[in-house]
Amino acid sequence: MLQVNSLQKSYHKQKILNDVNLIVKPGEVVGLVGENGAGKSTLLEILATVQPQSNGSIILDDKSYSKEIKNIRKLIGYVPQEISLWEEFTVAENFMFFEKLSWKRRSLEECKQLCLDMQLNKWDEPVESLSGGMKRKLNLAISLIHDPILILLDEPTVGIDMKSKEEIGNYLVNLAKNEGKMIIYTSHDMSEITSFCDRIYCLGKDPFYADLLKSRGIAVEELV
Ligand SMILES: Nc1ncnc2c1ncn2[C@@H]1O[C@H](COP(=O)(O)OP(=O)(O)OP(=O)(O)O)[C@@H](O)[C@H]1O
Repeated sequence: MLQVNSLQKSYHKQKILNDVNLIVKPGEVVGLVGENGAGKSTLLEILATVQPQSNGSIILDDKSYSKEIKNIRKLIGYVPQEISLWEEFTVAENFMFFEKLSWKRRSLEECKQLCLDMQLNKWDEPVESLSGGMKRKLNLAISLIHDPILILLDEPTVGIDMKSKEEIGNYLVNLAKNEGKMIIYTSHDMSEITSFCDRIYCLGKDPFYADLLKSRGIAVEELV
């Protein structure tokens, strides 16, 4: 389980996250929505240990972020908004590189299967020849090499066509339901968020997203 208690984050004197309380249980897919600048990426970066919170506590699988950061990192798969791949190398070479950095050993066959699970059949193609959507799928597949229990995805489906969005959404739901993964992802696509997420959290001061979801009869929890 992931437990976020009274989390605060300020950049210089600007308060971005005020008092965030969040619980995610194994098997849950949780959506994070909110206006541009609401703090969605900041929250994911803190959960991914890329940057520290200003205040508050985070506990993952009974381990405290403040005490066991090395062990915590082994449990997290994080895909930031920016695609980070070796463009001039093939999909296979990218997997070989990232597998070497991974906490867990995976055979090439297993890596290839991760790609196929994502409907990405470009094993021997250079990454620079892939479309933007295919690169996003590859980034996501690479983040799963070490079999994380918490998967954090920052707008993973931007630029992805509708069919691929559906495939990725179903894949994530299956990962959560069949393997007990906890998944948190941000998106500005309301139909995607409402179809794939068990729960939706709304960040930021602008009530637009929360009101929109409530007007469609969708339960939403507000974070500040
Ligand atoms: N390193 C930083 N230093 C100072 N301010 C920052 C930094 N990173 C983000 N911010 C500010 O924090 C606020 C939240 O940014 P963040 O990227 O978390 O929002 P977001 O909800 O993910 O937005 P978007 O939907 O546009 O991706 C913004 O006002 C942003 O300018």
